[in-house]
Amino acid sequence: MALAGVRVIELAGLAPAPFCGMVLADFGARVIRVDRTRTTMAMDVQARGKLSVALNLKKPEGAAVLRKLCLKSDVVLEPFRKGVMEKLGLGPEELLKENPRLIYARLTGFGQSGSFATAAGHDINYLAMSGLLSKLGRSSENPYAPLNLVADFAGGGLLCAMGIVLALYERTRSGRGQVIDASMVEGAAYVGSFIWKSQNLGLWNRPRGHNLLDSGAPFYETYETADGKHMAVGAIEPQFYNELIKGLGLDPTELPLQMSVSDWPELKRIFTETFASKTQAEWSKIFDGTDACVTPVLSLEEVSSHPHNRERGSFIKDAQGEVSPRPAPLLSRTPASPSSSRDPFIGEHTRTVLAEYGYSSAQIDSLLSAGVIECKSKSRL
Ligand SMILES: C[C@H](CCC[C@@H](C)[C@H]1CC[C@H]2[C@@H]3[C@H](O)C[C@@H]4C[C@H](O)CC[C@]4(C)[C@H]3C[C@H](O)[C@]12C)C(=O)SCCNC(=O)CCNC(=O)[C@H](O)C(C)(C)COP(=O)(O)OP(=O)(O)OC[C@H]1O[C@@H](n2cnc3c(N)ncnc32)[C@H](O)[C@@H]1OP(=O)(O)O
Repeated sequence: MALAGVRVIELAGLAPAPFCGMVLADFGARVIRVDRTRTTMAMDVQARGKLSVALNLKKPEGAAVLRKLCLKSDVVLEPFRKGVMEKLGLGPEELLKENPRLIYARLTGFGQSGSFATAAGHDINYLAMSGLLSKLGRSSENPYAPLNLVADFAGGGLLCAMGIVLALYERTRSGRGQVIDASMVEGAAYVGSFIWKSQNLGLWNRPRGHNLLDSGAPFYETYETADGKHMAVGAIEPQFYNELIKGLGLDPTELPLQMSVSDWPELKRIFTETFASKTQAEWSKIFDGTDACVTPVLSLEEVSSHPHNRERGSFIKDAQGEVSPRPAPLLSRTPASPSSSRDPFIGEHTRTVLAEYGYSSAQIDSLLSAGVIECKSKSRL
């Protein structure tokens, strides 16, 4: 796999960093997640392919163990507030001095500088600070955050993974590591660059919820079907819009013009009424295979059995029977190969990993009895 041989130390955090670690593991990196001791349940539900070491970083011996792990690793990924790692004596200054090839990824909400740098926050806060949240949501409602997808995952974990891969690639020339300051505010905004860059196209000059792509346009919208499901319509271009009208069985001569913005509410009313007359399966039969840009809104339970997704194997089932998306993108020669084993228990691999990184059995036992590490297994939970 593309990242085979890359060794990552992921410090356990909430959603974004675990996603970043999972992406790296899916594409072949060896990801060792460092969990807190005296913790029963892992917060990481994106743990496939990872190993778990339970280590108390607040004990000096624990910090020393982490330094030793980073000495022989390529990447350290930390998900904490600015300054936390420095307080532990594990900041970039220390770790890069000991291992100049180390890539030190810092995934935060607000970045390593600025007045908000030490403030707590979650996806919705970062999305709000990015400017994008002001553009999201229907006109009759408050701005709406699409789950925690944009800041946590797209602008956070995924861009952080990209930063790590960029730094690994650069290191092949320079031989040197560097610090990645991954701010979710900036990552979300960067993912949304199109919104800034298209300001002069007239795409966003009406109030939120009245524009082409933000639920204003009737031909870029979702509609309820007779059986309470929904269809998604994205027929923007005239040739696709004509296919939509044809599939709906409407007479274009009796409709307002597609781009007559003042008629969009009336057009949306007509589409709403029409889509309500048939079931989702009936509309799919009409639109599947056409260029009308109309697709069924599938549930998480339905996606893997939809013919298109099934033919591609877009969703995978692990050894526990859990369905989830397969890694993307699909590389032709070195595709990802996500682990199908169960997620690790906290501390499950402490002994194995420490031995691999040069600790003797006696040293491990001593760290264990001092409460610096924990070695757990299923049988002892
Ligand atoms: C929208 C998302 C949030 C999604 C949250 C979901 C993932 C979770 C929501 C509900 C959870 C489930 C529920 O609680 C029920 C179960 C409970 C069970 O215990 C676990 C399983 C559950 C199913 C549980 C599972 C999941 O957790 C849920 C579903 C987001 O937006 S997430 C993005 C958040 N923001 C960031 O990541 C930006 C950067 N980070 C931060 O800004 C801060 O970390 C943050 C997030 C504000 C938290 O601040 P906090 O004060 O708590 O921490 P820090 O200031 O970062 O300091 C960390 C301290 O911890 C010490 N430490 C770390 N590792 C170790 C170690 N190995 N040993 C010892 N000590 C350690 C570190 O030294 C720091 O100590 P100090 O504070 O003293 O310096």
